[in-house]
Amino acid sequence: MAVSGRGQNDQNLDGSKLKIAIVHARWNEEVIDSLVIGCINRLKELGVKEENIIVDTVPGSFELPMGSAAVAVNASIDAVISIGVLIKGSTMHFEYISQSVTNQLMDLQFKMGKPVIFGLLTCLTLEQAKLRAGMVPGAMHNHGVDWAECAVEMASKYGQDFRTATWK
Ligand SMILES: Nc1c(NC[C@H](O)[C@H](O)[C@H](O)CO)[nH]c(=O)[nH]c1=O
Ligand SMILES: CC(=O)[C@@H](O)COP(=O)(O)O
Repeated sequence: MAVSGRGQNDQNLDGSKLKIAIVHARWNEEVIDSLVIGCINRLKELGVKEENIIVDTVPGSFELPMGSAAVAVNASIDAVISIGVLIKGSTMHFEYISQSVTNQLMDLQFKMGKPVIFGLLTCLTLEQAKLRAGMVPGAMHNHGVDWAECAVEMASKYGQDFRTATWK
């Protein structure tokens, strides 16, 4: 049960000037809700104003790239956090969605020139998902918190000025 985390932040995370979008799937909503609440609460702790946290939903994780792209085109959005929970069933459906969504979300940030945070849990069991969503007291933590910190760091470091300067 390894959660090494991304280590210490290398700068003060200040979200006070940022506008962050969360696009989340609705499948496995109990886990999704815990991840999204953890993410929103951490964004607020980092200074992101409530009115600058935009939340949108899509049916399932397969729709995350489309939903995230539709939000990312808005120039005022500094970063998109895409959240989904895939739980392995008895067919290869899980594998095909996991890989395709991962690839598309990675590509999206370069197409849009802004951070798209990978908030897709690809779990073999519901228990694995709950552990990573902070739903088991005293065990592991809520990855939604990590994704909020990642969004603020990346948007702060690679914000509009960086994009304007280097993505011509
Ligand atoms: N099984 C899970 C799904 N499946 C639904 C797909 O994501 C998609 O919405 C459908 O195939 C229509 O295009 N989605 C999840 O987010 N999590 C799952 O465990
Ligand atoms: C991730 C999925 O799509 C999966 O939960 C669907 O279950 P199954 O593979 O049994 O159809």
